[in-house]
Amino acid sequence: MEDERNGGLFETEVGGKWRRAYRVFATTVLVSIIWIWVYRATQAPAGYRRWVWIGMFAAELWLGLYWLLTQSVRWNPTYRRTFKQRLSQRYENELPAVDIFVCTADAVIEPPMMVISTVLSVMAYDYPPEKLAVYLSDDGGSELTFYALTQAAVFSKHWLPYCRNYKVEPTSPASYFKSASHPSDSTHRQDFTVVQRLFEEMKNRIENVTKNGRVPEELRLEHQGFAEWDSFTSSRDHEAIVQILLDHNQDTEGHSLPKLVYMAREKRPDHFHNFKAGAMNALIRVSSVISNAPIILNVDCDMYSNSRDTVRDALCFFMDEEKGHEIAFVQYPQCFDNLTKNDVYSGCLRIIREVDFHGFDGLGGPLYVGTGCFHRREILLGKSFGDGSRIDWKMENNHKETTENLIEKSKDLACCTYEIDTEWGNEIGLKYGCPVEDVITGLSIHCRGWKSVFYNPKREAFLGVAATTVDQILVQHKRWSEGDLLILLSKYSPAWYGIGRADPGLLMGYMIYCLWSPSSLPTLYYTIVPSLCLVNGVSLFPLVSSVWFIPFAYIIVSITTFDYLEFLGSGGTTRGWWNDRRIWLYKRTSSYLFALLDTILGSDLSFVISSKVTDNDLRERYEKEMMEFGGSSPLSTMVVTVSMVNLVCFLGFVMKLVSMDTETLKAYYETMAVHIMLCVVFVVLNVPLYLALFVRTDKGKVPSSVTVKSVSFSLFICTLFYFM
Ligand SMILES: O=c1ccn([C@@H]2O[C@H](COP(=O)(O)OP(=O)(O)O[C@H]3O[C@H](CO)[C@@H](O)[C@H](O)[C@H]3O)[C@@H](O)[C@H]2O)c(=O)[nH]1
Ligand SMILES: [Mn+2]
Repeated sequence: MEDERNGGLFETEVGGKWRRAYRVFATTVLVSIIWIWVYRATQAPAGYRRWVWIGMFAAELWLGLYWLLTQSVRWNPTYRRTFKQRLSQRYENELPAVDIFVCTADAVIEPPMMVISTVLSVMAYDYPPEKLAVYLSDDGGSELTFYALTQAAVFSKHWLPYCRNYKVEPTSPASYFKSASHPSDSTHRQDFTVVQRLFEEMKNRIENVTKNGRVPEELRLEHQGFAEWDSFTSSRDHEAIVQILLDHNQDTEGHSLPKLVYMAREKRPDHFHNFKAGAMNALIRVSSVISNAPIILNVDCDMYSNSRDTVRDALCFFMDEEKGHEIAFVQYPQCFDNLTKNDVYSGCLRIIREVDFHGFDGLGGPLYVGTGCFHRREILLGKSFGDGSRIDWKMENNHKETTENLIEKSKDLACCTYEIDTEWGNEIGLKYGCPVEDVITGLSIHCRGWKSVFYNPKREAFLGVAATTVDQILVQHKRWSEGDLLILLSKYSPAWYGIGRADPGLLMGYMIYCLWSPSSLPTLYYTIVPSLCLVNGVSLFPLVSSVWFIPFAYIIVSITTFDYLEFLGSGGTTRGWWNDRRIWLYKRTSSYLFALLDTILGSDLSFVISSKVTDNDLRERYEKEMMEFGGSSPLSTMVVTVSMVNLVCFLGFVMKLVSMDTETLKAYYETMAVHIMLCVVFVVLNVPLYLALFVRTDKGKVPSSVTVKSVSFSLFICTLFYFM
């Protein structure tokens, strides 16, 4: 039994049952890594092989040190549990207000119907609605999205009571009606039918309008807010729009509804808008005059709420009497509702969620990763940890003004000149200048002395849309790895700025992500050079019979086994692990490499928004777990080229094999075992890609332009190396 009167609002468990055993294992791996370094340092051959050898040494040095960094998050895994009973017993009447920000930016790849389902889902939390305010920031400035939101405002009057009465989960109507079966209880069934009909009608209206691409005149008359679009030129050139759609109006049962606000900040072609960070900062300001809640939750427009308890869970951390005052933000994991069983694109981020972030939590707290994160408003505004860090939960909003005044004021706060000559984007609010505004902002908060908490409840708190093509996943990871590398080079670098300001273990953890992109080089070297050497018989590894072989064999076997077990232990499947390894390779040799090049060349900051729509044709293949290679970006060309180099080397090796007698074969194996293994593994890993290159005929196959380029590149590389 929970003792409700005593004890904290949350509990922390450090360790996990395997921690001791893991530490012993990690030590053996470290010994082997050093052993390999010694081998490289002392056994270098002469001649041109020396250079190839030095390359191997450099790669192994890097990968070994990188492995050391990854130990930080495996050292002290930490798990949290909350006591919502206690929260409500002690504080039910003093619960703080919460502002919820939903961000959208493009009505085409983020369909309005999806956006409002997310909005409705977060309106329906099990939380006093008069304390909730939901803001939709629309960087697309789309009247289609606005129209959808007006419809959602009306529908919420039915949806929220329904969710409350039947404790519905998930509270996203789109997701609920997709999977819910007709309830057996008869009143519930009646209500279900009514609400479902209202939902379908709304959906039809919205989808019709979206399909036509404009809101018809007669519908525009339904809401005076459409007048804002009269002066509208384009999504990149328009005035600030702020509309309060619900001001704690009543639902059909007379209960209050949350506030609901639409905001499209001003956009002008000659003002850089700083992507999501800019939107968040405008939201922070606009909400400060409208509701000014001390707690802020932010979600991306696809990340609907899947659990009614999330707000209360988060508050258990912030309001804990003993530790609450040190916690700046509570991050929930990013989970997805469109994953297939074996997760072909490894979109689930399984190890990040089940291993890395629990590790971070033991070191001072997880990174801020954008969506699914609760913040304390004053800390986002730049407050440092110190004496005054006990929070004033009643932080009243003293703007008792008319709605017109409020809206005028808000528009000023959302105009693009507002931030000129201010500290916004620098000392105040989310940081600018980095494609991962979230991570850099979280880091600066950690460096100001705050902690954060990772809460990973059994029932996922938020569910979003994961990538469904190779190109999408590569582009997303390019943005992430480029952003993380920029953090390393930024003012807030964990490699220098952070030292002395944050826990060294935590900084090591940050470094894992910051070094994603440079890690592409050693990985690329390892994926192609040993395979190339296989053909001309140049050995870069010790003889199978020598003692030097031991650390290589040990590392290969033990790390692979460990990786596999860790993946299964985190809830993955065997094929899921294999898919994860493939995507790992693709990200490392392509996304991360291009991120590195872009950073070195200093390309302009960009933010390619992830598409959240799939057409039926694609969805069918996705559900069959066929990889989608349809793109022709340099990113996928790179992936195909690397896989082709391995295939060509493998074929060259097979041809060589055929002409060998048993004696030569034995000697060859003795010297080339590791090369053979690496090449074979890469080839087997790439089988789905080869099928997409040479066998498949559907739209997901590799486009012929990419095939031509990649095949020629790879033949060129192999020939060049062969004659070297
Ligand atoms: O100019 C922009 C661009 C994007 N967004 C919104 O930002 C969110 C994230 O964009 P998405 O394309 O879905 O990127 P992801 O890679 O899936 O997002 C992760 O990574 C981003 C940083 O790269 C963070 O901003 C996100 O919160 C985090 O979920 C979406 O809601 C967008 O609508 C804006 O509001 N304005
Ligand atoms: Mn996203």
